Amino acid sequence: MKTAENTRGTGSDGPRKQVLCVLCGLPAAGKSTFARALAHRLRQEQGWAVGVVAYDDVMPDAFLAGPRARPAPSQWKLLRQELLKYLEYFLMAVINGCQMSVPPSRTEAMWEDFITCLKDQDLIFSAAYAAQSCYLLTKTAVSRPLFLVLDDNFYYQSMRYEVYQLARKYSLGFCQLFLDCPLETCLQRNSQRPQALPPETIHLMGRKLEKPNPEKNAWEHNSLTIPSPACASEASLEVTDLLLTALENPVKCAEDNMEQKETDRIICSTNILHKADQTLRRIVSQTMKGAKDEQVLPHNLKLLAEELNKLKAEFLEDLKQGNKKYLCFQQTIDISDVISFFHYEKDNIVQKYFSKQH
Ligand SMILES: Nc1ncnc2c1ncn2[C@@H]1O[C@H](COP(=O)(O)OP(=O)(O)OP(=O)(O)O)[C@@H](O)[C@H]1O
Repeated sequence: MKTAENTRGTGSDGPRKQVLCVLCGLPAAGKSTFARALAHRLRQEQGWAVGVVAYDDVMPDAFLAGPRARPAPSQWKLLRQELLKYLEYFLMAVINGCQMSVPPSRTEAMWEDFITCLKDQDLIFSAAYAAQSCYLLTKTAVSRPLFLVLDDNFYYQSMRYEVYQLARKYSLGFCQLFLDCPLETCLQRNSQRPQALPPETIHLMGRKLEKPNPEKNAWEHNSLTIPSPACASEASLEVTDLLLTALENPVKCAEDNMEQKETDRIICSTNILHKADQTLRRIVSQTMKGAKDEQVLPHNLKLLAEELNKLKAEFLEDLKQGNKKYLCFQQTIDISDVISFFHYEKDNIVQKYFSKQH
């Protein structure tokens, strides 16, 4: 086994570098098609190691049994975070030049699919080692710049931010590709798929989608919008430039001044709590008004109000408790993250009640 020093190539080769690249866009925008073509081109033209992690392929089959078989929203969020944890295990192995260990707690089906995904792309292989099987990195994974392309909708900026935080934790490159495809085109492409999503899901996501906004979020500055259905290869030079920029400019780990951060956090939290309370209240009342306009049945309206108020109370309680949920990756609380998380959970609840109408 190579030592971490050797694998990172701190000799004449310079350190190996890794980039996390987030694909975002509506369902059927063409992300997976684009990701496959991109990976092929980068391997051929640049000789880079590329791993495409398609969330649809890695999430447990049980959840993909049918277009309407959706896990609870909080479960999706946990699964997404769990998948990022798996990626972290892989990245740690690459960075330290050691074998990939198995997370002690895991969703077995998802872990197996993740392993298959890496094996199929020649990034790891199984080996019998001291009578135990373990996962070793292939030469490809450790000898070249590595690009991991995360293929999911990533429609909220908070979802993409989780990936950015992972990049920051390990000083990796980070970039985003937004496939900007008109809603009508997505609906039409989706309708021709064997396992089409309900069109209302695409409409809903179209309303919720938060495009990368580098003007507002400094961390999104490495982003590129690719108009679709224009042929993706037209953007190939720009994409390569973006990836090279990300490769050469890894995210810097913010300076750790824990004491100051804690003081700032306490000062902030009182204001944040007040602001969050007002905003969540407003969102709940607007949502209830929308539900009435949609003529959700009175019994369901009552249940919806109960669920939304419970959700609001949970969010505020989380914030009061030092907001561990939001601080687990970042050191300051960003109110827009809290609101985005709330919208995400709320929309999933709402969808449940709206679909009961039909
Ligand atoms: N540039 C394109 N022109 C025409 N059709 C395309 C194009 N890109 C993808 N498609 C077709 O659109 C459909 C959806 O593509 P794809 O699976 O790549 O989308 P996606 O964004 O990954 O979807 P999802 O998010 O639901 O997984 C497929 O049938 C694919 O063949």
